[in-house]
Amino acid sequence: MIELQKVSKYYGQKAAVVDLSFKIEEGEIFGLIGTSGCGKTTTLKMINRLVTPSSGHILINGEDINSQPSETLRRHIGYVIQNVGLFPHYTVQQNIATVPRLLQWDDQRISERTQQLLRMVGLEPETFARRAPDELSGGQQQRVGLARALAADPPIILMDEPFGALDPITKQQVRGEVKQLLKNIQKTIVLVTHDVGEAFDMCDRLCLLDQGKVQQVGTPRELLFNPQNDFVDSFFKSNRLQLEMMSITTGDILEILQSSADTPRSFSEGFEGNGPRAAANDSFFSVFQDAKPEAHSYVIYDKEDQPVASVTSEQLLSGFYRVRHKLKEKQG
Ligand SMILES: Nc1ncnc2c1ncn2[C@@H]1O[C@H](COP(=O)(O)OP(=O)(O)OP(=O)(O)O)[C@@H](O)[C@H]1O
Repeated sequence: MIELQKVSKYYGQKAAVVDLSFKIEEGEIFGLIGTSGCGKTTTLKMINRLVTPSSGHILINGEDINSQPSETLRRHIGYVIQNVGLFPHYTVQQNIATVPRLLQWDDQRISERTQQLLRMVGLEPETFARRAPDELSGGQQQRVGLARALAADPPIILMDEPFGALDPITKQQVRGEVKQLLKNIQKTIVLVTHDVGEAFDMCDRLCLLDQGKVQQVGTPRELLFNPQNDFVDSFFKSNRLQLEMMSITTGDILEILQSSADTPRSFSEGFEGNGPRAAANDSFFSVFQDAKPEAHSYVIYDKEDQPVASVTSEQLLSGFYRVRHKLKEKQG
């Protein structure tokens, strides 16, 4: 849906990005990651024409982004940045209504949409709609920033370090909520982050940049277990185990356990276990992180939300190591 074709950007003699080519599919969350100064923000800003490429083409749905005025383009692309960039003299409601006003929606429609969005991002309209941005906490401002980006229902949302200014606890909470929200609204999202854990948590695919050049595009798991070069491999070194836990799901673990002698007790055999629930697409990390010390077994649910098997915590842990081993062997 978004396609970059040999896009380069030079500031004077200095290259910010060189020959970028990749496609971002409709409905996916696509992360741009890399070391500081590698060109993430420049790449994002070229998509909504805040920065003009020195060469190359950017297409959205097959059409060159230069084929329409930049204002028209930007109305179809939401933009969320660190520190939000809310207009300080506008109320929360007026901030959210910025693009709908430009689109000349009537007052009734704007008011309904604003209230709907505030509820969607977890802010009660009665309490928050008339406040000024500086009467909100950082996390609340971030939610308003997201509501503003979503206001005119754009198919694409660009997010530049959207959680960067939040403390770790608020960050985790807001990120969890936003992830849930994005799952339900099916947008194409391009997310810039320097937080690799965040990228693994949120993104379907990643593009890892170094010094303005693409090093690898792929799923988090592909980058982790099938790095295309030494840079990609070393980029994940410092938190590799955590990232492996994040990219291996309980479903993967169940599959490997079922194909071994240590088969977990299956619900189809009439066994009904109890214990905390884990969805097949939950990462091992999220299950492990929330694990209660007294939980000896977990009930794994499939995609249709049916319980499939009960797995002991020992089985879960040994299954994780086996999946990891298998993925590494493939790499070798
Ligand atoms: N307006 C500008 N004028 C000159 N150089 C610029 C400009 N904007 C960016 N650059 C340079 O282009 C390169 C890429 O910058 P960019 O902001 O895209 O990197 P980034 O990966 O987003 O970095 P960070 O993670 O530190 O925010 C850097 O070397 C930066 O100094």
